[in-house]
Amino acid sequence: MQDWYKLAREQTDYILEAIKQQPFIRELMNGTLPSDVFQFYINQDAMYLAEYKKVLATLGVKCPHEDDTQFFLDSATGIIHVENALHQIFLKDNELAHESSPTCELYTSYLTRMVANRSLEEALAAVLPCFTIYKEIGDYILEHQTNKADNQYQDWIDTYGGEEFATSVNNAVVITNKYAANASEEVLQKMKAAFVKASKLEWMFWDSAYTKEAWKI
Ligand SMILES: Cc1ncc(CN)c(N)n1
Repeated sequence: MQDWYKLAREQTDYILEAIKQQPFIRELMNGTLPSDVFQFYINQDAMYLAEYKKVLATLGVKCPHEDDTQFFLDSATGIIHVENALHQIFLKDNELAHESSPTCELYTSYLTRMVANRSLEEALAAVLPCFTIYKEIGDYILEHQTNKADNQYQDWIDTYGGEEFATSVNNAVVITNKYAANASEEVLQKMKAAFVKASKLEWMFWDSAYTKEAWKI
């Protein structure tokens, strides 16, 4: 298995293309996304990241190589630090909601379960779309938008399209490829399933923000 991510990326291209077509992404790119929808998203994302930070720290501790441990622990503090700063800009004086949406709950519970109960390789694959999909969407928007000077969401776009995030994403891919290179066929199948599911959950997260998803009862 030379480059596991390249293959996983190809096999999930349809999900990435579907994300690019989501109204949330199109309106974010145009700057026309209603601010209540964006607020809902930022609120849910703050709750998502509070759990994701623990997932990354646990994953780091599971890695046998200390450089990999260091990377995930740095990501847990560093990336989350940057994203919290973003939330400060966009949340402003608004109250933080305290109840996770069903999709937010599903995604964080899924990642927590993968890291707690599954192999290191599967957990790495489950966590990776959170890095790679945001990078691809950030780059896509930067490349296609025509309103950089006056898009109210530009700080968000620049965070994920920027160089700093690219370095971090690249490290996560390199680490995942390294463990995949020694994985059995059975583990590789499970890694693929985890990467696909987490990619679908990324699609669902934006969809649930756009509809301001509520609990049915
Ligand atoms: C749901 C979600 N997925 C990914 C990211 C980018 N780390 C994020 N902020 N939120």
